[in-house]
Amino acid sequence: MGPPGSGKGTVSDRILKHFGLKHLSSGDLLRTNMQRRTEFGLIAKTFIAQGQLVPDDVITRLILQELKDLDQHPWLLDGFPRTVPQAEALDKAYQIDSVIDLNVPFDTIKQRLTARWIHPASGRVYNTEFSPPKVTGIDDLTGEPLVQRDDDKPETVMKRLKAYEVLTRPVLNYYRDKGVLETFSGTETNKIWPHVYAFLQTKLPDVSQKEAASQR
Ligand SMILES: Nc1nc2c(ncn2[C@@H]2O[C@H](COP(=O)(O)OP(=O)(O)O)[C@@H](O)[C@H]2O)c(=O)[nH]1
Ligand SMILES: Nc1ncnc2c1ncn2[C@@H]1O[C@H](COP(=O)(O)OP(=O)(O)O)[C@@H](O)[C@H]1O
Repeated sequence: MGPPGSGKGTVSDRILKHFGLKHLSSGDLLRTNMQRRTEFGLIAKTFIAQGQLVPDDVITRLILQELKDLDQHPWLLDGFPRTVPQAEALDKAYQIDSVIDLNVPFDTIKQRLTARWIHPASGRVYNTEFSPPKVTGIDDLTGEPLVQRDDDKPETVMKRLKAYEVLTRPVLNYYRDKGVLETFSGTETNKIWPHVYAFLQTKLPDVSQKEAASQR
């Protein structure tokens, strides 16, 4: 969990690399559905463009449907749940072991999101300052063009941060009360990551070949 732009996708990538979990990102899933113009995608589009959350029943159905396929593997959810009703629906279906909360100040986030570029087909994320592609505007692996997300416009970012305050912050209390919330605060992913890594090492074996936990 964490506000938009707090580094959920970036930290998720590192977690996958080290701990071999299956990853499900609600944002990536919604963007794939929008590109394919599925029923879910068409509903989601108007909400996302306005910086609003997609209705609980829509996103919950989508996520639970996907999780069925991952049933046999340990998984990492990124961007879901974002409201208390979503958290309650998830609890009915699965037991959540740990919730990682990235607590990054809003001022830091606003700067980051104007510099975010993505490769839509894979969900790969770049940042012109923090993690630039090898060639400006081009995905490292496919050579395809990068795009900026429509909802990363400054006015839409403000709406998303507001939605986070109102609807998502209560989810932190929900998990704190259950005793599974771990909060990591800071302004730089590279400083937050070693703490997340150390925490997860107490729960899961590191299956990566690499020794340096600080490397991407
Ligand atoms: N400047 C800076 N950018 C970062 C840092 N960590 C992540 N980013 C970038 O900030 C943007 C948001 O990160 P992302 O992982 O997509 O956040 P999410 O929206 O929570 O999934 C992306 O462009 C990242 O590359 C950091 O420590 N410093
Ligand atoms: N769990 C969710 N509930 C409702 N809407 C969601 C959820 N996850 C993603 N969305 C929608 O997709 C948009 C993009 O989500 P995401 O890619 O996770 O971006 P970010 O973390 O940068 O806000 C959100 O602004 C919201 O409209």
